[in-house]
Amino acid sequence: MAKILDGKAVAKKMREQLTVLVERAEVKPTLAVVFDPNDDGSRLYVGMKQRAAAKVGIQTRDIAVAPDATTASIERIVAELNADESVNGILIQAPLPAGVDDAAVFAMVAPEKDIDGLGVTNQGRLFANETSTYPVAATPKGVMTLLNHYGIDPRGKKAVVVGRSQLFGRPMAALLLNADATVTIAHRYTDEQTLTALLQEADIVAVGVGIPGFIKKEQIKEGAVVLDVGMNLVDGKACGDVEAAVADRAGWLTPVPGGVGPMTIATLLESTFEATLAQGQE
Ligand SMILES: Nc1nc2c(c(=O)[nH]1)N[C@@H](CN(C=O)c1ccc(C(=O)N[C@@H](CCC(=O)O)C(=O)O)cc1)CN2
Repeated sequence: MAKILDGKAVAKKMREQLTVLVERAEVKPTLAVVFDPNDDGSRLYVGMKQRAAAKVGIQTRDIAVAPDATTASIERIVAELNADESVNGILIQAPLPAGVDDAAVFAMVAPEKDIDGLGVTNQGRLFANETSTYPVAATPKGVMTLLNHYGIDPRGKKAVVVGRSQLFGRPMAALLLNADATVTIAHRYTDEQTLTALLQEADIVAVGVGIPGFIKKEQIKEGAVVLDVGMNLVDGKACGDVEAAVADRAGWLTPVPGGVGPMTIATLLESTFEATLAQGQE
């Protein structure tokens, strides 16, 4: 039976440590969150982020965009937040309303306030494996913190990342590569036979495709580390992209809920604090 990578517990520890650091800091961080209030998931996650931020002493400013918002109108909001000295971090909650180019909006965020690391400057730093501190997307960064917490070193391991989004797949692959894993990215155009062959060889599998039960037990190597980044609702219950039976074969597994999700939020808060400190040193 797989051992559990307990994101809920590790995230709690991170938030406790952060509370002490924020209390001692001269500047209290302020995080602006731009989101679509008509998206049920975004409302839920923004609320979770807001409550978690308040508990560690980070102020949030929620900016709900209009249902008829366009890429240009949201870019104007971002430009104002970039210029606002009282804002330390800007988070663009995905997805934005239909028709808006999320990537163009991510790219507008000033690199020093881009706490989700989704703009091209910070993504470029990640892919160049720059050694300085810069923000990285919260979900994959949280996954790396979790692996590190449990002493799982990706060096020399075969890793397969399933999904190639800016929020998860691309930065996850870059982080694993930077940690010396041999990384393959699979995506919607990878045929099933190829995917299965890749997964059956993988020591580490990270999946975030938004399809419940997408990864099957038969596809997983005995003892593999399985990182389930999926967040789906089935009959009102949260579940991931990995079928339950994978727990019988994997060595380590992130549960859903209680795995990667809480790490995403704790990491976002950590990145907001780090960005605030870095701004003080400019
Ligand atoms: N700009 C961003 N947009 C989005 C991100 C992101 O990291 N940055 N990620 C996702 C959603 N997300 C955060 O925004 C997120 C999803 C889920 C959780 C979480 O803690 N889930 C709980 C279960 C919740 C439930 O029971 O319904 C868990 O896994 O334990 C946190 C954050 C999309 N957009």
